Amino acid sequence: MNFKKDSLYAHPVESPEGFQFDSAVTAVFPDMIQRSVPGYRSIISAIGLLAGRFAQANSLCYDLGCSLGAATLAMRHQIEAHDCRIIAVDNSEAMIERFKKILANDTSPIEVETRCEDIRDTRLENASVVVLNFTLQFIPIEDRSEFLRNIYQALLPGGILILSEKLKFDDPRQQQLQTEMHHAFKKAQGYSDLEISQKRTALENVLIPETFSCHQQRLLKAGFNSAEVWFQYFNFASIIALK
Ligand SMILES: C[S@@+](CC[C@H](N)C(=O)[O-])C[C@H]1O[C@@H](n2cnc3c(N)ncnc32)[C@H](O)[C@@H]1O
Ligand SMILES: O=C(O)C(=O)C[C@]1(C(=O)O)C=C[C@@H](O)C=C1
Repeated sequence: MNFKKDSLYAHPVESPEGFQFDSAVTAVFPDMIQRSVPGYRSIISAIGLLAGRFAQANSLCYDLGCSLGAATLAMRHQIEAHDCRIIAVDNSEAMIERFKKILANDTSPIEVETRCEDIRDTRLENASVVVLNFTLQFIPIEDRSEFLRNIYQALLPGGILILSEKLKFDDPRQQQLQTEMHHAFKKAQGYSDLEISQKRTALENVLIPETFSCHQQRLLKAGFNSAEVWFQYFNFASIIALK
């Protein structure tokens, strides 16, 4: 599949619009996310490994906010449980259409169903693995608790939720340092100061990060037995929540 290098914010824009997962972002997405999220590739590989361990026979695995299905493909190649299906959901038509083409070139006995819909409306059931890889941060804060309660209810005993998010920090020095180090990471990946600052503006009020303790408390309140960070690289972390 042909993907372009991300240069969406390389030229000055007068008033950058709010960030959207439209066709322009879709066309550069693999490059964009890899150069923007420290540790992205490691997280994707580990999601595959975790699915290999947690996927149960005759159950469903959900990839919610799947974009181009990187987590789905990683899971698909690690799951050995019988009669396990993956349901991959995204409300960006551009992402889902592109993902369908990627899927057509990927062979595996594990069936994948793609759905273009809002993940808050997705009927969740009989789940052994649920993945929210950098997706919850785009859901309005007031909807997050109910959404996570629904995920918890849909999970089978022994089920897992893998929740990856950009984090915020209560301590202002940590907040500043981690933000600056994330920007240093982006610069090391070839983004210019202009690209970094224009994307930052575009993401304001669109990507809403919270602290780890806020995520942990919400997960425990939703019913999960435990919720811990298994990976963190600057202000990007991935959490395992167990039922
Ligand atoms: C950062 S991307 C996720 C990356 C992807 N999970 C991966 O591992 O490559 C966030 C995705 O969530 C989707 N999204 C955001 N809000 C959504 C919603 N309410 N319903 C469905 N998808 C949503 C966006 O369209 C976008 O594709
Ligand atoms: O916070 C940033 O600067 C980002 O670019 C992060 C982020 C994300 O976490 O989803 C935002 C949008 C793109 O999907 C890729 C990465």
